[in-house]
Amino acid sequence: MKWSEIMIHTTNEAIEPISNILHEAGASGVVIEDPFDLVKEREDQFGEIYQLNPDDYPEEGVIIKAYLSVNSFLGETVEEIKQAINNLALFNIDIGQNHVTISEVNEEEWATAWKKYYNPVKISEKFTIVPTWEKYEAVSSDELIIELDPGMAFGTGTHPTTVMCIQALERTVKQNDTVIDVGTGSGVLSIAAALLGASQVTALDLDEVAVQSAKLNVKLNKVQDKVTVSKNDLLNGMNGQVDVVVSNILAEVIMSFTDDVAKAVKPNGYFIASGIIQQKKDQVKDAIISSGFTIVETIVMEDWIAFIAKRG
Ligand SMILES: C[S@@+](CC[C@H](N)C(=O)[O-])C[C@H]1O[C@@H](n2cnc3c(N)ncnc32)[C@H](O)[C@@H]1O
Repeated sequence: MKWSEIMIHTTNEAIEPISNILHEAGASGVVIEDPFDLVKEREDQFGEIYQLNPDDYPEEGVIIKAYLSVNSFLGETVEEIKQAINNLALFNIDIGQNHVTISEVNEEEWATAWKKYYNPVKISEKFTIVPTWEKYEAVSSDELIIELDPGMAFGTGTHPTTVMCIQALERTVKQNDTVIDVGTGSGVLSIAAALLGASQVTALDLDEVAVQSAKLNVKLNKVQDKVTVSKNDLLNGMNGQVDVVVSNILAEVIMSFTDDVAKAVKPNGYFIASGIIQQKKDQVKDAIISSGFTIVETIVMEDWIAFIAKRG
C-alpha cells in the first residue's frame, strides 16, 4: 500500500487537538517531533537511553507527522484536515506557523518512521515504558515495566502530560485503591494504576480505537482482572465513588467536568488532572477548587501542567 506523509509545523498547545483531527481523518499513527525531546535527553533527567538526531527536529514549535493511505479522495481528506486545523484558532488554540506539507512514502518507510521515535524509556522513579517489539531487561527488582503497543491511540507513555500523570499516580495510589481513568487512550495510566496496587480500575474513552487499543494493552500487561475498559463520554452515567480519578485531556475538557469528578471521588480522595497548557493553568485551577478540591501539588514539565487535587 502507498502512504502519503502529512507534516504540520505547529505549537505544543496544538498537538493534542491536531492529533485528534488526524486520527479522525483516518491517519495511521501520529509522530511528534518536539525539540524539547533533545533538551530532555541532554539533561539525562530520567536516564533516557536513546539517541536522537537534531536534524529531525524543528528549532521552534513541533512537527506532527502522520500517514494517510493514498486513495482517490486523499486530496479532500487533506483539505478537511487543513480546514479543521484552521478552525482551532476559533477556540483560541495557538496553531503557530501552521505550515502543512505532503509527501509520499511506502509502507516499509512508515514502519521505520513510527518505531524510530519509540524506544524503552524510564519515565519516573518506578516505571519504564517498553514498546512491545523491543527486548528489555529490568535494571532493578523494584522497577515496574509497562509494555505498550499504542497503535493509533494517544498514549505512547512518553508524552509529558502522560509522564506527569504516572508520577502523580505513584504518589497517590495506595494498595487496593479504586481508580477511574477518563480518556484512557492506549490504557497506559490504567495499567500504571493497577501495577501500583489498585484493586479496581475503570478505563474510559469516547474513541472506539482507543478502547480497542487499551483492551489490547491491558491484556499484554496481564492486568485484565483489575482493569475494565469501556466506551464512555467523560463520567456520564457513572455511579459510585473511587479513591482516585485521573484524566489527561485538554484544559477545556477538564474544566467542563470538575463537578462530576467531585461527585465521583470519595472524601479525601484525589483528582489528577493533566493535559493543561501553561496559559490555561489558572483557569483550570480555579475550576478544580470551585468544585471542592484543594490543590496539593502542581507538577510542571516543559509547557505542560498537571495538578494533584484532594477532595475536602
Ligand atoms: C491526551 S489523550 C490521553 C491518553 C492517555 N490517558 C495518556 O495519558 O497518555 C486523551 C484521550 O481522551 C479521549 N477523550 C477525549 N474526549 C473524551 C471524552 N469526552 N470522553 C472520554 N474520552 C475522551 C481521547 O480519545 C484520548 O484518547
